Amino acid sequence: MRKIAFLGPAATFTDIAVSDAFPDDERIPCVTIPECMDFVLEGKADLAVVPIENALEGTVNMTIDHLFHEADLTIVGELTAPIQQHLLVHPDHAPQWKEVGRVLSHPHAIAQCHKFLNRELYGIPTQQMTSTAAAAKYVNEHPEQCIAAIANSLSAEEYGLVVVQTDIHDYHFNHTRFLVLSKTHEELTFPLPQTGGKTTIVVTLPTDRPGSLHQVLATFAWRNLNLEKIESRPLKTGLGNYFFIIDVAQRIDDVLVPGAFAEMEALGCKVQVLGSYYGYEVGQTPSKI
Ligand SMILES: O=C(O)C(=O)C[C@]1(C(=O)O)C=C[C@@H](O)C=C1
Repeated sequence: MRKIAFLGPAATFTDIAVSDAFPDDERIPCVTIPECMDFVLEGKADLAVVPIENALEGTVNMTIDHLFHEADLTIVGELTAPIQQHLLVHPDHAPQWKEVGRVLSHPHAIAQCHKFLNRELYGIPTQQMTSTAAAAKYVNEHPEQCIAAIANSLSAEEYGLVVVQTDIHDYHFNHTRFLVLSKTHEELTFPLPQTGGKTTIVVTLPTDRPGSLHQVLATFAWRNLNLEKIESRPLKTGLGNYFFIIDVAQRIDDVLVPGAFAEMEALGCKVQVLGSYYGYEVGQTPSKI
């Protein structure tokens, strides 16, 4: 049985993804995303599952930054889950949910529901919590406070709360991608619907040379290699210094992908492979309310 570190407590969206992909393994809840990765580095867990991108809110910067700057781990798989956000309150406060004094959740979940909050709970302060389930747990533990959590229906069940508004995320197509991280390069496969192969690399450009990003992109373009995502993040060495994280829409092959890497290196770029892996869909059965 493997130990899987995830952003806890029980019933986060990450927990749902982990339960689907690793039904027979031990789930180890962590308080933060960096802690999930550190657990693997320190041998307290075999794998970590961490959110990387949400369809409405974009990249989870904390994940990319910790992976690049602090945690020497390999991406061995990807899980994509549908995300349904609901408004949860303690049963004592259900009738007067419109009078809540605060709305608690993970910052990404709050951001996914801005239009709802603006429309239905205008001016009510939000409070960032370490996860959606942590918000639900807090609401459960403070029945004397008229407050609400943004979280999923499993959290409502787990923490004895009432769903007073369903599907409060601002756009219908709400999905989050999670990375499975390991200290080893073991290839992971799951009996789940597959979304395809992928290779994630980090490219650092040679200092301030005109056209270098164009040249990097050209190495993929003329080989007909499709890119799914490119994003820049600060190198944290000074203003204007960035690295690029690039998702190539296929696993490393024998010729084309290594050829693109060699060409980028010849251009003076530093190329690091974060992983070459398969993606899977999880949470396809809509959760009960
Ligand atoms: O708080 C949770 O439930 C999480 O699993 C974290 C997280 C995230 O960081 O993006 C995961 C999925 C949702 O997009 C909202 C929050």
